[in-house]
Amino acid sequence: MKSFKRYMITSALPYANGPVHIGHLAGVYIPSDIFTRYLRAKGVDVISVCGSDEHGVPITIKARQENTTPQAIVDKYNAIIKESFEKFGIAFDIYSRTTSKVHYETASEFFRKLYDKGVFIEKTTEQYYDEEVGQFLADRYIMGTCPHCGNEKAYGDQCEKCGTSLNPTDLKDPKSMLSGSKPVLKSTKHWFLPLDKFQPDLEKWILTDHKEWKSNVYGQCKSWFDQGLQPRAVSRDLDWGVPVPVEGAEGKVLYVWFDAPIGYISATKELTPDWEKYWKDPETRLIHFIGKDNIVFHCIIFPAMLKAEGSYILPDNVPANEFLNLEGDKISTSRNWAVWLHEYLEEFPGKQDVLRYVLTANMPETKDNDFTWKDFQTRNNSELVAILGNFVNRAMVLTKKYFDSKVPAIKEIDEYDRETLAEIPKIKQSIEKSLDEFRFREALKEAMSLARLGNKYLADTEPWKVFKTNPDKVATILNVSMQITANLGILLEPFLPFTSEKIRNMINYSSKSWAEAGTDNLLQPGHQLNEPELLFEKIEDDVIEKQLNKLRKVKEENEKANAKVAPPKDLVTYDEFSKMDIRVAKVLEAERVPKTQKLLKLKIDTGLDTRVIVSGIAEFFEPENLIGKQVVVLANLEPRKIRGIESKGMILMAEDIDGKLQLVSPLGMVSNGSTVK
Ligand SMILES: Nc1ncnc2c1ncn2[C@@H]1O[C@H](COP(=O)(O)OP(=O)(O)OP(=O)(O)O)[C@@H](O)[C@H]1O
Ligand SMILES: [Zn+2]
Repeated sequence: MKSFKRYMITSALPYANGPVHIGHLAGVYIPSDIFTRYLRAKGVDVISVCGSDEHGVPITIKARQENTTPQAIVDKYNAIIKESFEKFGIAFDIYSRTTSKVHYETASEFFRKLYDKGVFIEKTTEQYYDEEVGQFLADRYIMGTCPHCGNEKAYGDQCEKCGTSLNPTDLKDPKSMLSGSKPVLKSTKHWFLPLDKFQPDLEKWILTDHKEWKSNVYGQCKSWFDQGLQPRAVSRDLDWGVPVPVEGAEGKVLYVWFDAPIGYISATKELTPDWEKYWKDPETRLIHFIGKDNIVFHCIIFPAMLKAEGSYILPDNVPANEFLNLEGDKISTSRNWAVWLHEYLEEFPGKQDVLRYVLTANMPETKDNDFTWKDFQTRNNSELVAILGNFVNRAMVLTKKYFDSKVPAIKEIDEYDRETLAEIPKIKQSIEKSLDEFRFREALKEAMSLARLGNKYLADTEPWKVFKTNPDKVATILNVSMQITANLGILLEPFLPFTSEKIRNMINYSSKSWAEAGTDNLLQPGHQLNEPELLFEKIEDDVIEKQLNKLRKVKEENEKANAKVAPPKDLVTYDEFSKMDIRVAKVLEAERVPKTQKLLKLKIDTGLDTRVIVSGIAEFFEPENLIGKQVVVLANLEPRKIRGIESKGMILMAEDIDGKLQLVSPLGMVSNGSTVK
C-alpha cells in the first residue's frame, strides 16, 4: 500500500430529524472511532470530523408537522446527537453542523466555482407548483395514487407500499401536502452535474485502481457504472438550505446531497487553518466511514464534485458497512423501532463499553446483522464479565494479596510462561493487520484473545494453590499476568476506551501509546499498582426482559396505529350470494408446489368429490398441519390452471390486518359436503 503522511477521516453526517440509534453506531461511528483511536495511539497525524446534516425536505416536513421552524428541529436534534456521541466516547476532533456560517460560505463557493468553470448543465423542466401556497413542491411534498399498486398515499419519489421509485408526474390524482390542493405544472430552471461525463475517470479510479475496496462497496459501484451514470440535479426549489449562489436562482437551494459532503470540508475548516493540507495534499489519506445507503454519494457523486472542482484529493477508501437490524426487524426512526443512544445512556449508566463491545462484535461488515437483547446479555456475562473482567480482577487482587500491589519480578520461568508471553506480540500484530483492513470484528476478537489467554493461564497455573509451597513461581505467574493486563490497557483502547482507561488507572500506567504494547516488560518489577476495581457486572434476566417488553409495546402501538379494516364492498342481492356453492371439506393430502414460495397443493374431500385445490398459503401453514382439518371452500369457482396444476375451487381464509391468514372452519363437527349459507 502507498504510504501516507496523514489521515483525514470523515463519518457520515447524521440527519438531524431524530436522535441516533444503535444502527448508526454499529454502521458508521464505532468503526470510525476505533480506526481513529488506533491511528492516534500510533501517533499518526489524523483529523476526524463529523457534524449534523441539517438541510433537506424531511426536516421541513417535520417542522410543519410539529408546527415549528426547521431551525428549531435541527437545534434540538443536533444537541441530542452531539451529546450521545460525546458520552459514547466517539472522539471526533470536531462535531459541526451544516447550518454553520463557515459551511454556507464553503458550500456556496464550491458551487460557484463549478458554475464558473461551466461544469453544470442548466435545464428547465416542468414541476408541480402549489398555487395556493405559491411554492414549487419537492417530490416528498406530493402525494397521490401509485400507478402500480393503487396505494393512495404514494409520495412523489416513491411508493412505500410496493417500493417502486416514482416521478411526481407518475402519480394519479396528485395532491399538494402543503395545502391539499391539486398542484399545477410550471417550468423551473435547475443545475445538473453531468455524472455521465465523469464516468470513464471514476470507473477506472474505482474498478481498476481500487480493487482492494470492500466487495459490498465495489459491487455497488460497479452496478451503478453498468447502468450508466446520468446527469443529476444539484439544486432544488425550497426555502431551507444553502441558496444557489447565481443570478436567477431566487427561491432555490443546493440539493442536500450536494451540500452535505461539503460539510466535511467546512468542519475541517472550522477546526484548523491548516485544513487545505488535509483535503488537497496527495499525501493525505482520505477515508469516508458510512452505511451502505450512502455509497453512491461518497463513491460517485462527491468524488465527481471534487474532481470537477479540481484541487481536492479523492478518498483512498470508503469502508461502508451494511445495516444493523433490531430483533429481526429493520431499524426505523419513524416506527420508533430502535435502541436510542440517549435512552440507553439513562437505562445503562456507565455501560457504554458494553454496547460498544456488542456492536463491534456484531458489526454488519459484510452483510446485514441483527442486534438482540439476549445476545447483548450473553456477550456481557460470558465474555466481558467472565473473561476480561475476571482475568483482570484476579490478576489485580492476587498481586495485592501476595505482593502488596507491587509487580513481582520473574524468578523462575518455564516453557508455559515463555509461550504465554510470546503470544503478546503476535496478538498485537494480528489486531493491527485486521484494523488496517477495516475488519473490526476480527480485530476485537484478537484483542479479546489476549484476555482469554490470560484467563486460561491463571486457571491453568492456579497461583492461589501454589503460593504456600512456591512463592517464587507465583511471582512469575503474576508478573506474566500483569504484563498481559498492561497490554490489554493499550490494545483495547480503540474498542473499549472507558474500560481501557480504568485498567490503566488501576495499574498506574497512563500511556496508551500503541508502540509500547506488544512487549512482555511493560511493567517493571516493583511497579506500584492502584486498588483493584471491577470492570463489568453481570446483567440479570429482568433487565433484559424490561427492554424486550419495551419493544413489544412499540410493536403493539405500531400495529394499532396501522390497524385498518378493509373498506366495505358494494351491496349484493341474495340471488347473487346464493349462486355461490360454499361447502365444508376435509383436507386429505397437502404438499408444497415445487419451486414456489407460496403455493400448496391440497387434495380435499368436498362430499361431492375428491379434488385438487392450489392455494397461496404456504407462508402461513406447514402442509402436514393441514391434513385432516375441516375447511370451508368455494366449490363452484371456475377451475384455473396454476403452475400446470388444475385447481378446482378456493379455500376460504380470514386475513388479519397484518396480512396473516387463518383457516375458516366450522365450530362443531359436520359432515364433509355440508353447505354454508
Ligand atoms: N441500521 C443501520 N445500520 C447501519 N448503518 C446505518 C443504519 N441506519 C443508518 N445508518 C447509517 O448511519 C449514517 C447516518 O444515517 P442518517 O442520519 O442519514 O440516517 P438514516 O439513514 O436516515 O437512518 P434513519 O432512517 O434510521 O434515521 C448513514 O451513513 C447511514 O447509512
Ligand atoms: Zn405502489
